[in-house]
Amino acid sequence: MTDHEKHSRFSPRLANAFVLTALAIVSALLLRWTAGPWWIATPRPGRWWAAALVLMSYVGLCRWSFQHGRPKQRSLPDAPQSEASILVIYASQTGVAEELAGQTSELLRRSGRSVDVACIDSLDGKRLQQSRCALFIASTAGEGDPPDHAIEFAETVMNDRVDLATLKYAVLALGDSSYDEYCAFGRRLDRWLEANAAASLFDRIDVDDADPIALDRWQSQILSIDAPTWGKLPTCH
Ligand SMILES: Cc1cc2nc3c(=O)[nH]c(=O)nc-3n(C[C@H](O)[C@H](O)[C@H](O)COP(=O)(O)O)c2cc1C
Repeated sequence: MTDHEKHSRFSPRLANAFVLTALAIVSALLLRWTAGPWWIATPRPGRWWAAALVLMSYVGLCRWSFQHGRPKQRSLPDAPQSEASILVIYASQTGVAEELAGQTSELLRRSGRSVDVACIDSLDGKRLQQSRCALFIASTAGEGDPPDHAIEFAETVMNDRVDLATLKYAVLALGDSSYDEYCAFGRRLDRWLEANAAASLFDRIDVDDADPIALDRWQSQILSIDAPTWGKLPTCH
């Protein structure tokens, strides 16, 4: 049974049972009319009217059951995060960024902030527009490429213009300076956010091969994020 069926006053099952019962009653009544020997003849006008009445009642019942029994269109939960919560977003190839996202959210929660963690491939422009504060933790894979699960986001959302004027953000870019395209995806993400009018909370932090100094900087920066920084922004409808 779906959630809708559990909570609806008129479940489809109830409506079907009602229609079937009504049909059974009508059939029983009609059976009484054909009690004598069967004859093939044009029904008398009264029978036509009775049949029309039964048909119309059935159509009415179907309409009623369709209107009350069908699940209502449920809109997707666009912005599960509350106005004042921080959205921690990760893009990770081998798990480091994902782990850091978990640690970041834990740290923020322990300091009393409300946090949601999301994988970058679960986001779209609309969800970002509805967020007030987003922390991106993004690694670079291949030769300056996004992690595999972030490719679609990079190719669709990041190729679009999205008005992010109400979003405050920060980027932690993971990489390794031995690669030509150092922290390329995190940098590209940072440029895209800026180009779409999002306001950075602090400068992007590039992490070279899990550099602990850079990670400490990230930790102290995120702990200095103050809810009123984004709480006063206008509500997005
Ligand atoms: C196959 C491979 C390709 C990589 N390519 C790059 C790159 O082009 N630029 C870069 O800065 N770092 C690169 N890195 C380093 C990763 O970004 C870095 O190790 C990061 O911490 C991995 O985070 P993740 O586990 O969340 O993906 C590469 C690492 C691997 C294993």
